Amino acid sequence: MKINFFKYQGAGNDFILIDHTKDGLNTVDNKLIANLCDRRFGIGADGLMYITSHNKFDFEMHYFNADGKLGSMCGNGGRCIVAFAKHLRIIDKETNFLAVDGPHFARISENGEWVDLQMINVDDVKLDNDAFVLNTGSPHYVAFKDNLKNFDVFAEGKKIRYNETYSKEGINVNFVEEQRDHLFVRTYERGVEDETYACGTGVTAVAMAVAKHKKQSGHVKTDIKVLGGDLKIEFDYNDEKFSNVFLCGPAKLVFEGEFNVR
Ligand SMILES: N[C@H](CCC[C@H](N)C(=O)O)C(=O)O
Repeated sequence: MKINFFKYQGAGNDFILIDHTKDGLNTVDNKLIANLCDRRFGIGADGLMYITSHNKFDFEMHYFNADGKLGSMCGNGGRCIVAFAKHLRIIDKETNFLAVDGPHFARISENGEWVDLQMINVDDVKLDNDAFVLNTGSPHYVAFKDNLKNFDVFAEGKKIRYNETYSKEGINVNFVEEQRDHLFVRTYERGVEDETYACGTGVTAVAMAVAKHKKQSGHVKTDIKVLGGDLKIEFDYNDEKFSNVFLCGPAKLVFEGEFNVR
């Protein structure tokens, strides 16, 4: 059987997308998903998503990490699936869709390549020594690091992700260095088990951790640079709660193809 797929990327966080709005999603083959995401033996991606129809929302997002397992919320994946839904003409300028962490609102640019995605409100930020730990749809650890350009994100991120506290559930590990007019962020991602070029829920968590650390409040706008490009975060913060949270950035169709399933 031939299955049609689309490859998207958002700031270098890349995904395989499959349209199940017409045939209905009934089976999930985790091994096949892992094989498709493999960069040597498959198409190659940080994750794979199914888009299905929903009777109360424009569509539903189903996100799997590159290891083939069902993931928690993926911010860049969310932005890419919105661009995909526009490409499929399911939506036009705005949408309300359902993801694993609940409903999401998003706005899409005219050319379909820039998406502002609303993320969940956050009011629980914990400390682990000097690091911040919070859930923005996925669990994140945020640590400040000087000379981040030359830091071994893979080795150090992996150590934290597999330490006694986090090994069972896993965590995404973000390192941030403050620059004059932006934050530079690098992330080790759970489920990919490697550094990725961008992590949307990760940079959202980083902007929140920095706002808390620097006691910023009111309407906070943060420019972020990651290995794969630029992202922007906006939210309202009142010292207790982050609300009206938006993750904004590019979401681009890279290519379309088909693969065989036996
Ligand atoms: N790349 C994603 C994060 C995926 C989350 C995943 N690594 C997990 O925690 O299960 C993002 O843009 O938010």
